[in-house]
Amino acid sequence: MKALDINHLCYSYDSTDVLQELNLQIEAGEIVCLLGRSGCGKTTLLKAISGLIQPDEGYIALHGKTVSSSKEVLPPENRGIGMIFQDYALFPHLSVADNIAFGLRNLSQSDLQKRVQEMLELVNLHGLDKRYPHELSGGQQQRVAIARALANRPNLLLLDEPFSNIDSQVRQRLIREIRDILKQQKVAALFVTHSREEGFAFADSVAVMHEGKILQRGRSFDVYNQPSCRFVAEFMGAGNLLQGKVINSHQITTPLGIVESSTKVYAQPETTVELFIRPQMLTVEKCECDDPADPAFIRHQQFMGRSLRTEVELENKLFVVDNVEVLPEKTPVHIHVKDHALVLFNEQGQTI
Ligand SMILES: Nc1ncnc2c1ncn2[C@@H]1O[C@H](COP(=O)(O)OP(=O)(O)OP(=O)(O)O)[C@@H](O)[C@H]1O
Repeated sequence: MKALDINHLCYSYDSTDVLQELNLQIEAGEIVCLLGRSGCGKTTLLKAISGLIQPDEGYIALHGKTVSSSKEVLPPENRGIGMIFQDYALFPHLSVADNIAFGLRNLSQSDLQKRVQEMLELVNLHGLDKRYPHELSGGQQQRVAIARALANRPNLLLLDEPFSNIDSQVRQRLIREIRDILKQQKVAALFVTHSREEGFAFADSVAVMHEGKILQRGRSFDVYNQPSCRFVAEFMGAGNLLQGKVINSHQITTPLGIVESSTKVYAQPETTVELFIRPQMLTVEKCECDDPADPAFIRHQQFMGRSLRTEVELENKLFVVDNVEVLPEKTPVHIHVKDHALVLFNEQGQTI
């Protein structure tokens, strides 16, 4: 049974359509990351799932039970949803233990203490139960928030930018740790972030949202490498757009010469297409002589750690290439395309 099942959800603020026929499903125990530009409707979707707003059309079901539709809305407190926010939202006047115990009802005093201790162990904060939020680091405060949310054994956890306020040095470790906790507890979660890297590290799959719709949903690796359209391709990371003309089922003429695809091209010969090539799928090779027939040259290089983000100019167009060799500006180069499954768009920007 699906932990979350959203079907054809529509919601408008006054006359502005914010959620438009939105569909999203999350399996039991699955962690999904919702990625999208500012204003695409992520917060509105979280509000709809948590029961703070009522949809105009469509429905939301949690573990098979409809909780929101245009006819009914189960109150937020009866949905069994845990929420984790960017600012931790802990009660400053309550100790760590009391923060965790806050939402636990119907438990005897001894069961309550047992559950709080269990949660403290789970999030690795054993011994800090008497501290107050201001006596903890950001990462520790977020762990308390996780412990508080999980103490209620939620059906679904919603996380809204939970790592944005965490120091970047601790962030990667915390993301991994919290992911492991959710997996251990088999809790399904929907995680909202602006950071693709956080999404890749934390979630099992990503859902790319744009103008109130989910454009593509899948494993990060697949969405990154096989985007459904130009918007998703560009949103998932940098790439080069090139005009091309199909020669046959594996070859395309482009400004970089004839490019081969390792997979079949589903377009008729002579069709005009747009290619999308990631920077790491291009290489540059230094030309030993100034060859006027190959006028590509280095415009700029930026050290990124593992590689150099290199801008190469070819016939007044800039290409972005990830390479490892330091090349001075104006060095003449050849650009090569590595053998891979090419991503091609039609005139409407949809993947062919
Ligand atoms: N209470 C409101 N009344 C009217 N319009 C609203 C209201 N809340 C949000 N909106 C509009 O709805 C759209 C979606 O907003 P929402 O907050 O869901 O976006 P978001 O994807 O969460 O953005 P961000 O990433 O910046 O938080 C925006 O155009 C916003 O201006």
